[in-house]
Amino acid sequence: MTKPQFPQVLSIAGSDSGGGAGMQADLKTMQMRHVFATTVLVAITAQNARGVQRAQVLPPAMIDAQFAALAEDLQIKAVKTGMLADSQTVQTVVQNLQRYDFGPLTVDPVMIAKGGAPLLADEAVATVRDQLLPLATLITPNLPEAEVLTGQKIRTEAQMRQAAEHLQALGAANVLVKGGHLGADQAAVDYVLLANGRDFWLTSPRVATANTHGTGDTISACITAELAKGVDLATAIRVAKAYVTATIREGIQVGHGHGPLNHWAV
Ligand SMILES: Nc1ncnc2c1ncn2[C@@H]1O[C@H](COP(=O)(O)OP(=O)(O)OP(=O)(O)O)[C@@H](O)[C@H]1O
Ligand SMILES: Cc1ncc(COP(=O)(O)O)c(N)n1
Repeated sequence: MTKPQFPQVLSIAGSDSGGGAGMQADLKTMQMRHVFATTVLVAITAQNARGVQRAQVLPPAMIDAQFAALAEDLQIKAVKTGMLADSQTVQTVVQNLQRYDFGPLTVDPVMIAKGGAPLLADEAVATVRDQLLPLATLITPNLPEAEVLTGQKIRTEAQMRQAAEHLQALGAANVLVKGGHLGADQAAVDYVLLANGRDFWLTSPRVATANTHGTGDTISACITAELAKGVDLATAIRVAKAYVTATIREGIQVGHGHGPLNHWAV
């Protein structure tokens, strides 16, 4: 009897010991979306819903070895990046993404945790912008990340559109600017600009909750999972927005502070 097969996907990210964000959020999301998740771990954080206590980056040779192990045996259909820590790590990841064909690349340019801890060194911003961004099928910055990458202030929907155009000019094929950081009185509005010039807005009611740890990881992991199944990008983004909205709306209570999402939500 033939055994069931699932598309294989890859999360390149840091570990969140608290289980809410980072690689753990990616794994939970990918499992829920019925793809087979693999990982390249680049950093370890001691973290909970209250914040990040400590972080340690893995040596480049260990990162290379994880990529080589996957390339030798698996058939990765789509890949995403999350926390990349520093410039050397970004460069190591870029080299490996150029070496192996792992399918469409979603770049979540993670910079600062919800609690305020830096997850990307300042010196690495230019490396992300100049070396990683041009490889991206899709880049998914939140507003502060889009501001850092473009050098533009983003407070309005018109500025979200301008930032997306700027990110495309920097080399990202498609752009999703996430509006989770817009004011508490505003809806959760995201803007999508596709490679073919088409664009659209995704709007959902803002849920009044502190439990939004890992929303960015979850939406980008869900997009990656859908792309691995062969779903077109615009549909993958819509599906992922609906999924992340459900994980926030049907929230659970774990820990204190910025608690994690309900990845079981459908
Ligand atoms: N309170 C909320 N209610 C509903 N949707 C939200 C809320 N907060 C964020 N979102 C949505 O969640 C998704 C992630 O956006 P956000 O801007 O929070 O990303 P992020 O800051 O990268 O997330 P994180 O850093 O927590 O991983 C977007 O679709 C956004 O609109
Ligand atoms: C290892 C790791 N990766 C990513 C995030 C971003 O998630 P958030 O902004 O919700 O804290 C995080 N906190 N930790």
